[in-house]
This record gives sequence, C-alpha cells and structure tokens, in this order.
Amino acid sequence: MAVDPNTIDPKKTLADEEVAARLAAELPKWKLVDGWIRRTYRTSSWKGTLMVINTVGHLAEAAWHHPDLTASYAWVEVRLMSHDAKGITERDLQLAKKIEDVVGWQPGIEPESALEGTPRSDLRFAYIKYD
Ligand SMILES: C[C@H](O)[C@H](O)[C@H]1CNC2=NC(N)=NC(=O)C2=N1
Repeated sequence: MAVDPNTIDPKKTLADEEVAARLAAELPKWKLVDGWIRRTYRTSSWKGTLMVINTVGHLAEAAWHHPDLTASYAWVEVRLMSHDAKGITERDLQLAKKIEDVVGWQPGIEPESALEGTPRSDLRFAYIKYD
C-alpha cells in the first residue's frame, strides 16, 4: 500500500537544521539546545509560576505528550523532546505551539477583544512577564 505523503508520522525525528528553521519561522521564542526545544516563561511571582506550570500540565495531559519542567520563584523552563523517538518530532512542535498560544494569550491587546486582559496598572495583579 502506498504511503500517504501528507500523513504526519509522530515518530519521525527532524534534523537539527530543520528544527532550527521551523522554530525561527513558527516559534521564534523557542530554541533548540542540547536536543530539546525549550522556552523560559518569566513571571512576577511563585503564584504566576505555578499557574503557568498548571496550564502546561493540562495541555500535556490533553495531548498525551509531556515536557520536562524546571522552575524557580519567578520563571519556568519548558523543555520538549520525544523520548520514544529520541529526538524532536512534530509532536514537540505542535505542543510547543499550543503552549505558546495559551500561555502567551493576551486578549487585552487583541483588536475587537471583549476581554480586558490582566491589568497592568496594579502590581497586585502582576502575573506573566510577556516578552
Ligand atoms: C506511555 C506513553 O504513551 C508514553 O510514555 C508517552 C507519553 N508522553 C511522552 N512525552 C514525551 N515528551 N515523549 C514521549 O515519548 C512520551 N511518551
């Protein structure tokens, strides 16, 4: 039977140069370092850090693809690779994109948004440090 060239193979690893090019085009804040695609989200406090971790946790569980996380008081690093394929696959890129979309969501700066977004005027509400 012929292989459909349009089907994504979840276990196919991408060459480093291809990963780097895809990140530059699609996920410019993510970098390939030591075999992982990674991104650090900075926050204003431990509570914000845990909110990011929980958000990533939900997305990973829904995807059934799980990043490694390293956290401190005001940052969390998200690191993705496909352990079973021993490399970077489309699964890593797709989950990274979802994380980037959801954690980076700022409805307050979107045109036509009915949502005001996290208030910036009051430090009590300081949360993710958008970069
Ligand atoms: C049994 C289960 O399907 C596997 O352990 C899945 C779950 N999450 C995973 N996450 C990641 N990052 N790589 C994997 O190979 C992987 N495998």
